[in-house]
Amino acid sequence: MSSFTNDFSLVTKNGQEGDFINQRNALSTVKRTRQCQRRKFLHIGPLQLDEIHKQIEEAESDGISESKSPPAKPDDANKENEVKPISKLQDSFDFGFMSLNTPVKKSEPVKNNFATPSLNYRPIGTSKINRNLEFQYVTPNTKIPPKVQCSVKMQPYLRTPITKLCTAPDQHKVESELKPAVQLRPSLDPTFQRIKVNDVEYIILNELGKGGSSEVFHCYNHEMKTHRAIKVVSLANGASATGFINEVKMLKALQQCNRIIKMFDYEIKEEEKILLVVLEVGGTDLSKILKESALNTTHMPLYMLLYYWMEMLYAVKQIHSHGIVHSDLKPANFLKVEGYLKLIDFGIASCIQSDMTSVVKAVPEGSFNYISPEALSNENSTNVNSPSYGKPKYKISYKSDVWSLGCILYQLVYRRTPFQHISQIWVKLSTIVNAEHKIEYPEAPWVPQKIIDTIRECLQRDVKLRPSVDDLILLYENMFRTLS
Ligand SMILES: Nc1ncnc2c1ncn2[C@@H]1O[C@H](COP(=O)(O)OP(=O)(O)OP(=O)(O)O)[C@@H](O)[C@H]1O
Repeated sequence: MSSFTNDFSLVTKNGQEGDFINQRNALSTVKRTRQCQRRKFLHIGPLQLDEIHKQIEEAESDGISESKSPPAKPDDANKENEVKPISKLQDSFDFGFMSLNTPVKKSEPVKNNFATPSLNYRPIGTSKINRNLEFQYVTPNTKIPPKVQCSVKMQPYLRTPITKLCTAPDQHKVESELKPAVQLRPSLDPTFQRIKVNDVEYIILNELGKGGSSEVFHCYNHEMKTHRAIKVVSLANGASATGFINEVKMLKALQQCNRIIKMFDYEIKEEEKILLVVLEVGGTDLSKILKESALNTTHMPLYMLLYYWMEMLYAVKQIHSHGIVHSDLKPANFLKVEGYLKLIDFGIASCIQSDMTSVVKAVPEGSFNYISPEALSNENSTNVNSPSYGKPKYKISYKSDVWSLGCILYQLVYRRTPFQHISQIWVKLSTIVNAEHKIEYPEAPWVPQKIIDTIRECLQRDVKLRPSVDDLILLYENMFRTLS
């Protein structure tokens, strides 16, 4: 079954990520660059260029192409063909809007001015871009006969053929429904990428983020009129596949918690080796907030610091009270959703049974800047019958999450994590476990001493000495109340 379908058409181009082509001039661009097309465009699908040119000429001779537009001045023409950047969407989510920089020239009718954002797909889970797989879609001029369509190269995990699905009347409907929430560019016949989860179809609006082996898209279902985030996870790598399936199980178990991202649906597509998870849409994650705040000349205001701290504590309390240790807490795993911080990633979380205080797990995948010392104290499995015999193991408990929270609080105050300045990974890891090593606490007059004391308590290498999340909530609720 096809999970992604598409009816983008006309030309493909080796473009830069985040660029798009002014659609209004797609026809004229093709015409002008006819001489160099074979060199410039990477791939044209089953319909040959000659056939496309024939169709374009037919459209032009009908008097419905760009020949009706007033002749453009040479400068204007260059400007119009300029590749322009798409605005960063991340910022706009805080306001619930998606701003799209549609280049609209005032003197011309809006109906011909639209461009589809470039979707530079590449195999997920790989950091290197394979240039041959990049392509850029240009939505066709509405007047081009519909048979001028061509297929495009597909990302390896999208194995099913691209087919035409969206019709112009459909599109009008979708657009009018989306307008209040999302400003789509005005268009008569834009075309969308679609994704299906358990036979429910969603239009992909844009990419929200990327993980180690996943991509998250902002999607819209126009029958239910709902916005969703769909996480597309590659299950090609056996080890991480287990982690993601574990994550879905955890999310399912935590659906009653208001500080955990809501999951609406999921589907494992075995043939395509992908997992699709339908989630509520969030805004910015805490790592992006921290990066932006690090650019400011002033420190994060105290009320904001306390707000993020309390939000993290509430979220972690919810998982701990369900017997779950996250074990990979880091700012990127906290997402801002309607004013709350919610936990989004449970890839390596573990359940602790009520009669146990810790669990032993395989080597961590989480970020080393937030990892607790006990998580790095290897204990090789000695059980010869165990499949993990001989492999390094580590012991985690609820207090491992407290250490990670301490690292995040440290970062909220000092704009870096306690071990971030150590660049060599093995030096960093041995410093984290080294009881002799004293963590630096530079003077921080912009926060109360209590906050620095809290960090010190959380970052104690002796697990038993660290406070629990409940202790921390008690300590801070009062301080937060007096400020708000
Ligand atoms: N529901 C959502 N709404 C909005 N953005 C999201 C949502 N889920 C994830 N994101 C964005 O996508 C990014 C990657 O998502 P996520 O952390 O779930 O992927 P991952 O593959 O599990 O990551 P990692 O490799 O760090 O474990 C997040 O940091 C966040 O910015």
